[in-house]
Amino acid sequence: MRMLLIHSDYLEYEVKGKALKKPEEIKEDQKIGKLDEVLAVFMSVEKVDEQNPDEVVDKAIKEIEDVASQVKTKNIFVYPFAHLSSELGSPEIALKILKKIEEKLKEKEYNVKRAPFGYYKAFKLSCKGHPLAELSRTIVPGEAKKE
Ligand SMILES: NCC(=O)N[C@H]1[C@@H](O)[C@H](n2cnc3c(N)ncnc32)O[C@@H]1CO
Repeated sequence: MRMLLIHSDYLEYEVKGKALKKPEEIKEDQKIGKLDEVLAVFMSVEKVDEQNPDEVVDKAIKEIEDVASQVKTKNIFVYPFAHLSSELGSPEIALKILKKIEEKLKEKEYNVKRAPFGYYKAFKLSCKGHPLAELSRTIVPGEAKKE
């Protein structure tokens, strides 16, 4: 999994259209979303993650918690973003992984929003520009077999 983490004054999105034949089903009120004072986490789930999705979820949570505590925010935006890797995992598994990340962060008392999966979305972001405001992380399952 590839993650781009941006500490931002806000992130707002608006769904513009379907990017998959069968995108995630969403309610009307999910077509736009916004969080202020947020750690936006753009995530590309990769093929290698399919070897151990649960481990990837746990590793991603650890990285997100680490950065969130350093930038002192409890607001997290989980954002599916298929542009950080040329080895994308299947949409089915990617959605499962992102939903699990959202669920586990909520269990840990974070204020979490997840942008809809499988759509083209307009978004606005206001990066804070401090030294930890732009970070990237790469996560692979421990026993990832080298192809
Ligand atoms: N910017 C708009 C967009 O990226 N849209 C993407 C994601 O929402 C989602 N998606 C599909 N596969 C993946 C994956 N492996 N990891 C993350 N998201 C995925 O499906 C859309 C088309 O690829």
